[in-house]
Amino acid sequence: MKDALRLLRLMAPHAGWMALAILVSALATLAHIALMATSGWFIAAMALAGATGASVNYFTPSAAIRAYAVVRTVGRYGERIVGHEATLKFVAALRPWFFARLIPLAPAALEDQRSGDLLARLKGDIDRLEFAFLRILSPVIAGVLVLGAGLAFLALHDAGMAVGIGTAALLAGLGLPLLVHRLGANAAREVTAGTAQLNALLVDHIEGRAELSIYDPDRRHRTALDETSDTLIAREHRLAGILGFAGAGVGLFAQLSLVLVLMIAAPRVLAGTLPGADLPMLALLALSLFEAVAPLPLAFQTLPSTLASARRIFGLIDRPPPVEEPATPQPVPEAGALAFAHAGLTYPGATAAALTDINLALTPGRRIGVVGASGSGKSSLVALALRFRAPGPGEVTFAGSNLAAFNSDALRRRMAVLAQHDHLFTATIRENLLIADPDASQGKLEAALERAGILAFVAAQPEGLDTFLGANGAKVSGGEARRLGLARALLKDAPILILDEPTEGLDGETERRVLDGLLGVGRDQSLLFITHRRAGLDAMDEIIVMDGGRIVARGAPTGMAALLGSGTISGGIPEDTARSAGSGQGLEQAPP
Ligand SMILES: Nc1ncnc2c1ncn2[C@@H]1O[C@H](COP(=O)(O)OP(=O)(O)OP(=O)(O)O)[C@@H](O)[C@H]1O
Repeated sequence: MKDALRLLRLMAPHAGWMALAILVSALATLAHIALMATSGWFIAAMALAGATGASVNYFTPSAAIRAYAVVRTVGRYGERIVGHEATLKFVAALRPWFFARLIPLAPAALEDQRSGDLLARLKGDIDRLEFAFLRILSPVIAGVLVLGAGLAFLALHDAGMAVGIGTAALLAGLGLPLLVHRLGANAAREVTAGTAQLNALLVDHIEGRAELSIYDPDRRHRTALDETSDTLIAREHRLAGILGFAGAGVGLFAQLSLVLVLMIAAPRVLAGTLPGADLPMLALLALSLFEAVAPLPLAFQTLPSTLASARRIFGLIDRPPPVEEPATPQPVPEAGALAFAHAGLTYPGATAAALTDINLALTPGRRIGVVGASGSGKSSLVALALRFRAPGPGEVTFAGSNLAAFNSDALRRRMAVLAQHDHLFTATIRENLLIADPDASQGKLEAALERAGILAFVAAQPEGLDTFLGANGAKVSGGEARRLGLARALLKDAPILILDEPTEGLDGETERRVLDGLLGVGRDQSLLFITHRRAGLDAMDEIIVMDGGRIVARGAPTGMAALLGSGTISGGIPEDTARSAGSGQGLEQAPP
């Protein structure tokens, strides 16, 4: 009920169009009923007049029949035009509404969402909400209006007949739909959930096709996919069966109403209390009244799946945002120090802290290298710096102000980042780069590619910068993708540059070239350089060693040589080594 009311509130801005669509729909159905009833009366009246030789005015009824036919045709057309206009306006507003609420949740609050499921919510669930008006609200309200008018007309002729037909209409329009709802509610909800699950499995299946072909020769994943699909088809089959049964039920009640009219009206005609021509009029009126009842079983069948979709959408956007945006954000200074003061971080649901008591200051122009074992918290530092997560306890500041005082998007304008899992878009190299700087000239693009050590590769491609990268960069190697991501980060004019393992996947020689291009230039940016490797650390002003979410050692590169050795720092720094090396040249052991 809460979801239904919320859905109605979302429709409220389009109430004008919706009301018009319902009125036009009711008018078209009333015109149809009037056409049937008048035609029945007219044919019978003419026949009776012919048989008895009585004169009859046929101009008025034949003009009325023409008018009803025109209103019905135009009404049906208008019903679709206005109905779809109302629905499209609703859905067109719904998508940006949903998106605007989804974006602040990304990426942190959406980590547990499978991409296929997210896609299902974005597309299938939103699409299903359009049924809320077209299949549910509009036919129900129009049906009530038409039945009200039709029964009132019948009551003028015969109150008992109106009560009998009203009862039949109630059973067909409410009893049957409730039965349909009862029989099909579970199946309808399962169709909504099953569609999302099938989407998720399909996306997984396509994205993981290489892994599946290696690890799943027995096609277990494919079997699960087929089973989900079969279950979905079975549920839809059941729903179609229930709907067919309901459709037949409405037809049965319509025919019973016809019999009822004959049973009540025929004796009255014989008794002379009802004109003979009124009998077919009332019979056809009663029959066509069920036109307004026919869409109701579908409306009730659609209701649970529409509400399930609404619930899935509301459930997603009602998640608490990972960080609160300030009501009146402070302007973000052009430059300044990015500082962590006693900052900690515990991920929701985690038993242990990912970061504890982090203190560091990335002042303008300063370069800080961060090393540590896998899982020691390096990328979590980036999440705090970018305000994808909020620290707790402690604080992170930029130019002396807590990051919480800034609008997150405005803050991120001051940072260029190569993330650990940097995403290449399914687009050309140029389009991927221009995301960082839409106005970048050819020269600027090439300079960034050169600094990232990938210009020669791009230049060697037949289409150069306009080379298409394939799905998520599938057409380039891991090392090439990394350097393209690095070029994109370098393209952005931001005072802070954060690189999370920029040379991952590169051979020693390429790594050296990339680091020369990266670090061999002036210090117009401060740099947070996260790495597993020794290379590049000599150019840092300070090296921080992390272990278990804490800074266990820190110092100038001279002091790190003994500690880090050379080559890859694969396993991180064992704590006792860090402590014993703490007295080395320039290296201080961090406070526990
Ligand atoms: N979104 C998350 N939810 C819960 N726990 C997380 C999340 N991200 C990271 N962690 C956990 O936090 C800890 C630190 O992870 P983090 O990614 O910061 O390590 P890292 O040093 O960057 O590792 P690597 O070198 O392997 O990239 C790990 O124990 C990890 O499992």
